[in-house]
This record gives sequence, C-alpha cells and structure tokens, in this order.
Amino acid sequence: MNAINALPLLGRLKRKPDSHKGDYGKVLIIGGAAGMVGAPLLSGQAALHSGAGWVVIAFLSTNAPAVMQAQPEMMLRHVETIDFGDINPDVIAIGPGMGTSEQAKALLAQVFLMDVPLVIDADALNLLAADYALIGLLQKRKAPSVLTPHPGEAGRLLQLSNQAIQADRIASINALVKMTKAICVLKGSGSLVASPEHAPEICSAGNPGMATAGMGDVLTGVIAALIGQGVRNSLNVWDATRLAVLLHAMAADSLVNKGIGPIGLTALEVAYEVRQLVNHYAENASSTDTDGLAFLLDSP
Ligand SMILES: NC(=O)C1=CN([C@@H]2O[C@H](COP(=O)(O)OP(=O)(O)OC[C@H]3O[C@@H](n4cnc5c(N)ncnc54)[C@H](OP(=O)(O)O)[C@@H]3O)[C@@H](O)[C@H]2O)[C@@H](O)CC1
Ligand SMILES: Nc1ncnc2c1ncn2[C@@H]1O[C@H](COP(=O)(O)OP(=O)(O)O)[C@@H](O)[C@H]1O
Repeated sequence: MNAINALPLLGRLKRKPDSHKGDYGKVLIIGGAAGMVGAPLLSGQAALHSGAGWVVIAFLSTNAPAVMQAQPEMMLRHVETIDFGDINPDVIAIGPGMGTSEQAKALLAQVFLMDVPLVIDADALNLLAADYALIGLLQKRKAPSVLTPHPGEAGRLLQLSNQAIQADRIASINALVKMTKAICVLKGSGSLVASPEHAPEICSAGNPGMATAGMGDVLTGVIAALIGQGVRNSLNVWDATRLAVLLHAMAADSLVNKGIGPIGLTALEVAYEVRQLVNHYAENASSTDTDGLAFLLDSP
C-alpha cells in the first residue's frame, strides 16, 4: 500500500500578493449541542490556523457563546438564525459535538442536498449509521463528501465491533467507501484514506500523543480549511483530504520531537503546529518532494 505523499501539492496554496480572503475559502462548521460546544470551536480554530479565509460556526446549543474571546476572528451563530444560502460556504463540516437529536438529523439531511463539499464527522456519522435513508441521500450527492470515522464510528456504520474494524482496517475502509461512495478516512494509528477512485493510502506519521479528546475535531477543521483553499487554488478534495491527514499527524510528531508530548499533547497545539507546516511546504514546494519522502521514510 502506498503512503500518502502529496506534500508538494501544498505549493498551490502559496499566497498570491493580490489575493483576498475569498480566495481561501469560506468554512461553515455545524455542531456543538449542549455540553459539546468545544468540539466545533476546536474545528474552527484548526480551520483558521490551517489557512481558511473565513470561518463560521453554527451551534445547535442555545447557550453557546456569541463570541470566543480568545478567537474573535470566528463568527459564531445559532444554527436556526442562519440562512445557508446567504453564507454561501465553499465547504461545510458537520458533526463535531452535534448530538443525534431530530434537529441534528434534519440539518444533516438538509446539507446533503446542498451542492457544496462536505466533511462528515462524529455525530453526523452516528446519525448516518442509524438511518439508511440518509446513506441513500449521501450516495446520490454530486458534490464531494469526506467521511472521517474513528474505529468506533466505522463499526457503527458497518455494524461491526471496533475490534473487527481494527482486525482488518483495509477491508474496513474499502467497505466504507463501497457503502458511502465517498472519500473516507479511517482514523487511528496509521490512518487510511481511500475513495471510489483511489485505493487506500496510509498515513505513516502520527503518534499516541494524539489519543486525546478533540484531536479528531482538529482534523476535521484542517480538512475543511484545505478543501476551502483548494476551491480557487487547484487543489481537489481528494488531495486536500489526504494532505490534511498527513499534516495533522506530522504536526503531532513535530511537537513530540520538540518535547511537547506525547503525554499531555493537546489538540489545539497540533492545530498551531499545522500552521507552521502548511507555511513551510507552501513556501518550499519545489524542495518538498524530497523533504516529504525523507520524512516518510524516517517514520515508523
Ligand atoms: N470538547 C468537546 O466538546 C468534545 C466533544 N466531542 C464530541 O463527543 C461526541 C462523542 O464522540 P466520541 O468519539 O468521544 O465518542 P464515541 O463516538 O462513542 O467513540 C467512542 C467509541 O469508539 C471507540 N474508539 C474511538 N477511537 C478508537 C480507536 N482509535 N481505536 C479503537 N476504538 C476507538 C471506543 O472504543 P473503546 O473506548 O470502547 O475501546 C468507543 O467504543 C462527539 O459528538 C464528539 O464530537 C469529542 O470530539 C471530544 C471533544
Ligand atoms: N495512537 C495513535 N496513533 C496515531 N494517531 C492517533 C492515535 N490515536 C488517535 N490518533 C489520531 O487522533 C485523532 C483522534 O480522532 P477522534 O477519535 O475522532 O477524536 P475526538 O473525537 O476526541 O476529536 C485521529 O486523527 C486519529 O488518527
């Protein structure tokens, strides 16, 4: 199986002098029911630090903050006050902390009908697993969809135990792709990425410091940010997704190499480190091919 090795493509995201925020994508994140407002905030912060031009979070909780003091760049709304058409996002990430209420289910069905790339995570995956009609809507989508299950969520989708998922991860991701007709990321040690057009690729980076709450929410934000930047910068959704998976894991490795973790590594620290890596590879695209290969060959 091939390792993900797409770092030179980040050269396409190098900032052009006369560009503006619209050139780097509007990311809309839907999630954050009561008690889990932090999840979409983490996705939003990760999206911002990975280069999204614009981040809006639509919370389901009516008690969510109106502004995040530490990150006032993000626009925070209640989902019922939002007209998705008015926002006109380049990409929607749905699921972090969303819960599985009837409201959440209706929102998922609504975004499935939109002609916008989707990142489908966490409770959006749990809703999908519980309702075959939603899988039918997903399969019929024209715009690309990216699913990011961890083994527990993959098990719910495939009606298998997470032990069975882990016992044959390649068969599991192939079954997920077949079921959803979408780009799938099977998270965990050695994350896999596959799509109906692409055989599974493995992420050779990453470490157990990433086994901490919120790390998947950050990945969702990184994927959404790269998809959003890709719209006007010739990076397709498949490449954006596999790059995001690799950068997220490389960022965690980079922090551990500096002595930050693995114990006590936090998801937000990884989002900040992704920023360093994106800039490095965007600026040094011509040399990244060999850098990237060297990195991957050095990794376990
Ligand atoms: N700050 C916030 O607001 C945060 C809010 N969050 C929100 O919480 C909600 C619930 O999401 P969740 O992922 O915590 O619970 P859930 O889907 O039941 O998964 C647990 C099951 O999956 C399994 N499993 C997982 N990983 C595995 C692996 N690598 N390898 C193998 N197995 C693995 C695990 O296995 P076990 O522990 O049994 O071995 C267990 O069975 C969701 O909305 C999310 O967005 C979080 O994002 C955190 C930050
Ligand atoms: N032992 C590990 N080795 C490598 N990566 C890991 C490990 N544990 C977790 N990860 C990564 O961390 C992230 C965890 O995501 P997830 O379980 O969805 O977290 P959360 O729901 O708390 O946000 C995934 O990207 C996964 O691949």
